[in-house]
Amino acid sequence: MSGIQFHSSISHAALREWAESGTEIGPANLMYPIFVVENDDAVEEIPSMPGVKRYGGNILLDVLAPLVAKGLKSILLFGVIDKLPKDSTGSSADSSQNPIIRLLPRIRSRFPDLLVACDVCLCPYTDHGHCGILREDGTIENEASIERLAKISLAYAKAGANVVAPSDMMDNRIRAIKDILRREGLQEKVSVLSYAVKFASGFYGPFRDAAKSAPAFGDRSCYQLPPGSRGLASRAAARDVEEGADMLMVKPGLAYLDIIRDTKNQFPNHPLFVYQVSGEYAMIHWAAEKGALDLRRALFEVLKSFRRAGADVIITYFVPRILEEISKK
Ligand SMILES: NCc1[nH]cc(CCC(=O)O)c1CC(=O)O
Repeated sequence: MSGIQFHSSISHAALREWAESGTEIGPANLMYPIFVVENDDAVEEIPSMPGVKRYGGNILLDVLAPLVAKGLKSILLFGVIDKLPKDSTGSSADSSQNPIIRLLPRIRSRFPDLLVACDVCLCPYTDHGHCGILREDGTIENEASIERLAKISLAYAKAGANVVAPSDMMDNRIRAIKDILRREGLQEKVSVLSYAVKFASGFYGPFRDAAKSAPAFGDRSCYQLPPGSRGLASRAAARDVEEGADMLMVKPGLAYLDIIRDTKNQFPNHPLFVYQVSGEYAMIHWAAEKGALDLRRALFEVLKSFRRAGADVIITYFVPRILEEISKK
């Protein structure tokens, strides 16, 4: 007999686990994205993302307690506003009334060991719904945009964020954010997770519902990466590393496994995050609900593919479900 015999090497559960080593899904490999609204007592359903809700601060603290007890280690916060004004500069992003700014001190004192990251962007707060500041002709004014994003990052840092995560994709925002944190003496307390490799994707639809951040006109293809591009993805990651990004992200996940692997190979010493985005969540959720696939089995298969491709941390709306499954074992 020639060739490799597999049966003996995977005949025992422990052998199979060794065969999959490095692709474990534990609490340290998970970050939970959460939408936070202005009304502290609100719980709002999101029709395109069943099972995901927007929470007011009071409710969220209670929702988090059992998850933290199950091992939850990190969260990623998104602010969503209805009543606060939306304007051309996104002034509500860092006003004292912003739901994230109000929540941060409370979360930090209630869960001192939880790592709290804040998404930094203008789109939930601008009247036009774009991620930067626009000129009159509708084009992006990059310098003004990164100045605003740096100020917003500083406000979240001062309010208690451990990590700021700019998702806007303006040019050179990482340097602007690092500079302001350094000037304010916060560079050792607050790190920067860059949405470095973010594609202009058809999988963000449900999120724009959830965050009420759909652009009023045009799209984001002039500041997000074209889906077919590998070279731009690699250059985007390199630029952000050069500007001082502490951690990198590839987004979305499932359609970009090759890019995850490329990015990890290119920067093996930077923790790599992958964002399983809203459309990926919806896809698995609805397929399972219609009986087309087994949710637990398909979900863990996808999560393992992210880890196998090189992701250290997976940002996913399925975190509560995953923690539940892990704790059953
Ligand atoms: N800056 C916006 C932002 N931050 C995270 C997501 C998408 C997340 C998801 O789909 O779950 C988006 C949407 C976009 O770029 O249009």
